[in-house]
Amino acid sequence: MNEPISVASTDEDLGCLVEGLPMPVMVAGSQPGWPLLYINGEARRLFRLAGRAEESDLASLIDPADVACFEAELASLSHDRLQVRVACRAAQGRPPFDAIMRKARWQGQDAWLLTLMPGEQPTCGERESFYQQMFTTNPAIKLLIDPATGAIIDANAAAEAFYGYTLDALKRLKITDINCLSSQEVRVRMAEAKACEQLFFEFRHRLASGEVRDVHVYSGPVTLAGREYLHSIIVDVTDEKRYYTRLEVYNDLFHKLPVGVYRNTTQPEARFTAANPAMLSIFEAHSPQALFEAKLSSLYASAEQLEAFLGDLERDGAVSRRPLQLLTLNGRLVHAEVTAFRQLAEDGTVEFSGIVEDVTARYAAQVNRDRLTHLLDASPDIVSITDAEQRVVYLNKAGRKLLGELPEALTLSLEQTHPPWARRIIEEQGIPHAIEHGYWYAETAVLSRDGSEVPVSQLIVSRRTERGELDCIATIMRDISQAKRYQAELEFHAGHDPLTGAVNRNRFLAVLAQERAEARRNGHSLSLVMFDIDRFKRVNDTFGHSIGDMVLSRLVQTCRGLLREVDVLARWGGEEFMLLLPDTPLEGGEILAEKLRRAIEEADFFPVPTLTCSFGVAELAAEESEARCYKRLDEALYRAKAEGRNRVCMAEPAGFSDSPPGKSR
Ligand SMILES: Nc1nc2c(ncn2[C@@H]2O[C@H](COP(=O)(O)OP(=O)(O)OP(=O)(O)O)[C@@H](O)[C@H]2O)c(=O)[nH]1
Repeated sequence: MNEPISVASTDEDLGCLVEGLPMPVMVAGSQPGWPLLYINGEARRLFRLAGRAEESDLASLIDPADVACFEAELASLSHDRLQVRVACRAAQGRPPFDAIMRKARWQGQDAWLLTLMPGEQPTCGERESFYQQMFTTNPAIKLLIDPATGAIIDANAAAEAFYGYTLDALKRLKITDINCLSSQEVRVRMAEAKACEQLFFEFRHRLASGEVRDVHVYSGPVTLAGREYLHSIIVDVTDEKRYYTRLEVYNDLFHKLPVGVYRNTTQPEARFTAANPAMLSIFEAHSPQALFEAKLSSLYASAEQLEAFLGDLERDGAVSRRPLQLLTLNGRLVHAEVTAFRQLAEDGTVEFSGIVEDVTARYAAQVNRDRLTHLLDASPDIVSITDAEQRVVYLNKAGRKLLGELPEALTLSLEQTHPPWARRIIEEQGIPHAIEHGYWYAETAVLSRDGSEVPVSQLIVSRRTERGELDCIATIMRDISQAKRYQAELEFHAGHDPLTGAVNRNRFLAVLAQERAEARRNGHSLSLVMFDIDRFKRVNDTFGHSIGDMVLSRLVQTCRGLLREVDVLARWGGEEFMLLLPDTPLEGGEILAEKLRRAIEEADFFPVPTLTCSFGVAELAAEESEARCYKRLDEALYRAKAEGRNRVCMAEPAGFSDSPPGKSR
């Protein structure tokens, strides 16, 4: 028998060496229970012991099943070295250790020096059949895998049911056929499991049906019939994972929802018991606690609203989007829409859950919109707003008055509102121009309810969103029928003689210039007739000036009845008139002048008994100046007067007279 070895507790270097050894080393006293005198770092880690050895003894660390055997071995010890196999209580699931025990001296007393080595895997038939029994009868899903090839060696009934393969089919598969990871990755995991580096894995396994399930796999090495396999327990966690994923989503939602979500109790008094961050923000609470401490009744701005709200909630059990005015913890007014419903808490008390939407900004916008609508409705202009799809979404009061109510479908189209010509301009020019340049202005027309056209000045303005997309097109239309009437009157007065309604000299000259150009282009002839009332001074002198005026006016009416639409009758001055006859040669002018002369002579100018006129007729030559033609006319008229009045005289042909224009009568 060898002498007991002496552990040099005083030798610091040696102490450090033992302390840091990568195998568990312990010194136990020889008295019953074997109190521990020293344990190194690895042993402390393995047995999960705190630093001080004195607090434990060896017996408490050994599996109770092994203690009796251990005691017997020690009692019958006839030499100083003993090797026993012990299962470590604290390291459950690990294979048993071989404890090599040697007698030793520790600080003057007899002791055992223990070094623990990982034991060999059980190979005895008894344990194997026990394992086999566990494997087949256990309701957990189990696979036995060859770590070298990944081949499925065996599977239990639960595995067959789970994967949807028969046992034979499973045995023809490799684990890489089932695992969604690449074969390479699966091999790495198998190596880790085999080396006990990692025993727990999260995988995705594909079933025979093609469905992929989330699984937790507990895999570790086992030795069966002398060969090492991986024994894997598979737990289907798909539903659990989905549940937790959903839970996470709900939790995330709760925290991130832009509306306040709450729960409140009513006992002993109404207070919030849960609130998300949006709730805290609405009520300006710096912490959930601050909000939970507030009495709910103090958060309502109006006692009547609170009473009505609680009454409805009591009666119906739920209230949906009720507009309420609330107060923040700082007393600020919040316009909110509150949804609440009643629930029974686990302890039987009544609880309420719900949502608070802060609509203060929307409320302010609504107030602004109402003000704007009020203003627009007060405007005499027609204001309409059309969305990007060109549906009319707003029509002010003036518009509704003129065009009728906006149809429910909001599809009041241009076809209904504008006459075809205006619609064409708006569609082809107005809208494209407004969309491109921001606005378009023109005079168009709308159809009134009775179908008549109402002239309008139309401004089309387009608005774009921040992203540059077309948002809407607004149209402002002003009824300009009155202005149009004034304008037409002004234009008439600017070009007509107010007494007789005949055009004035200015307008006559403008029309003459146009007609001459037209005649030149087409090679048509154009004649002028100048005529003058005979002895009109006598009319005035005899019957008075107003009868003279009446005669002038009736004379024009008499002439008009004999003229074509294109002929232009002008009051040249005083009692002198000029007629423009487009597309008329000299002979035609003479015939018309004679017709007029006779008609005037025969017309009734009561109280003036008879009225006659003298006429001069000329054809305006293509290159002749107008002044020269007037002179020829003037001369012809002079001759008519000179020859006794009430007659038609033809002007000398153009080119005969070269003298400048002037009154020759
Ligand atoms: N009532 C009235 N008289 C006018 C108007 N314009 C011109 N007269 C008158 O017309 C008359 C023209 O007279 P005269 O130029 O002498 O010619 P006449 O009396 O018609 O004689 P003859 O032309 O030679 O036949 C004048 O008395 C003018 O005052 C008008 O707007 N109203």
